[in-house]
Amino acid sequence: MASKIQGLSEEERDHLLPLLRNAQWVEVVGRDAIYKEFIFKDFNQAFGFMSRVALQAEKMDHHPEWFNVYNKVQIILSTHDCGGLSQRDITLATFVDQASVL
Ligand SMILES: C[C@H](O)[C@H](O)[C@H]1CNC2=NC(N)=NC(=O)C2=N1
Repeated sequence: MASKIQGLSEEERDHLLPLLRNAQWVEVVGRDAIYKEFIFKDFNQAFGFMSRVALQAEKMDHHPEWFNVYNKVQIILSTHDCGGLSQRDITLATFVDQASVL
């Protein structure tokens, strides 16, 4: 049994949330989670991106909530095991942003 995941502290939020906002992540209303929409040239580009994220998510054992139609991918990140944002969401968000520009 893995040890319980810690949510972000107030200090971590004060530091990290502005950085995420600068990268076009927004806070979900009514829920401790972050959201971002990605638009690609076509489905092939979108699915390539999703494949890269999927492999990383499995490695991290941390999985996005996401929705895809054609060239659009909408992603919500939150940590179910702590009921809100944790460092894992920040790490995955950073990976997702990098994977979106490959
Ligand atoms: C059992 C398994 O390790 C857990 O359920 C993992 C899987 N992926 C997960 N993904 C996300 N986003 N949050 C979690 O708390 C989480 N927990």
